[in-house]
Amino acid sequence: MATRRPAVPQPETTGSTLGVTDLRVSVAHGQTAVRDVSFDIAPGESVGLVGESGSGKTLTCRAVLGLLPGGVRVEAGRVELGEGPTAVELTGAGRRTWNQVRGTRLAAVFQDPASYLNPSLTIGHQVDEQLRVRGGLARAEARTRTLELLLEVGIHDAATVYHQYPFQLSGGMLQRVLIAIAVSLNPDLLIADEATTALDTVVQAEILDLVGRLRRSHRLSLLLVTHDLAVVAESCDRVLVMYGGEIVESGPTEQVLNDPQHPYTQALMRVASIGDWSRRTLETIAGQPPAPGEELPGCRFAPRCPLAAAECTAAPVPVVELGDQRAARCVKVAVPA
Ligand SMILES: Nc1ncnc2c1ncn2[C@@H]1O[C@H](COP(=O)(O)OP(=O)(O)OP(=O)(O)O)[C@@H](O)[C@H]1O
Repeated sequence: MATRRPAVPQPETTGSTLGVTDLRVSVAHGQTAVRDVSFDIAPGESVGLVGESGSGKTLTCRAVLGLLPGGVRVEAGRVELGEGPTAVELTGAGRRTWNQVRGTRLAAVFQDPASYLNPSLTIGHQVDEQLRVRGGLARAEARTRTLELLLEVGIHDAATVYHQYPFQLSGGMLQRVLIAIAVSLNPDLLIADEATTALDTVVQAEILDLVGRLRRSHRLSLLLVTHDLAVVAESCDRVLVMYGGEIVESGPTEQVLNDPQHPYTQALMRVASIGDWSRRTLETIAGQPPAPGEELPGCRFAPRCPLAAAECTAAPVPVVELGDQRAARCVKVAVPA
């Protein structure tokens, strides 16, 4: 069983690596799938985005990365990378801007590493290529740096793996290679979208450990997307809980997990495997989430909420700021005096 560790390091408290404001994303036929999502990530901070399948986590990430599938659109909102003179507005950015920021300021790893590697090229070739084409390194320098990176991501026999093809490596090894490519140009922000979900529990813990180490050595900010609160507990300073396309609760991980304010977070906690890595088959919360585009008069969780009352469905529920960086979208939370 893996050892549990607190999320480290402590982030700087000022500055912004990523600012997302009132992001609204629509899918086919204009149905809204992500609703007015706002959050910030500070330099060096790791933020978990958690929620059930279909809650809008991946679309939020892909909107940030400019990688939305066809027919899916950002309808409103701002996505800003960095701040001050080097800030870049990403919503509506052109190809030139994306070429400047992808890999160098913003990088991502996803659930299925094999599909992001070319099966007919060696691992070394593919890491080298990123360093030569995007990083401007000469061939020999790129090779040296690739071997260093492979070692850094925990591939001990880097010289052998350099000459291997993707089909010769396990899922965990492929994810390490993808992480090496992601951090190779020292981005400010790494987005990991269910990057450990397909791996067995031991490898999952190793990869989370690796990402934590790279955060420190590369001074990375991290947006970690998962449906599993146990992963957030392990790796994140702060957590954003998503339900039905909205962020329904946010705050420092320890406080949210110890004292969840929103009934949806409370339900997620009841079915989470925190403290028990062997219990990986999650139970589910009874009922179905709203479909994209489904407009409800009030709280989107009300139809499944054991505490729902008339006031919950009377009008849209605003986010209530609770102090200490905490907020929840629930009419029943106590507003601080
Ligand atoms: N290309 C698409 N076309 C139509 N609907 C989509 C598309 N992509 C996502 N959706 C819908 O938008 C909603 C949000 O999807 P999203 O993939 O962001 O959820 P998620 O929280 O990441 O779920 P999962 O954990 O299963 O990946 C879902 O209802 C999904 O079916």
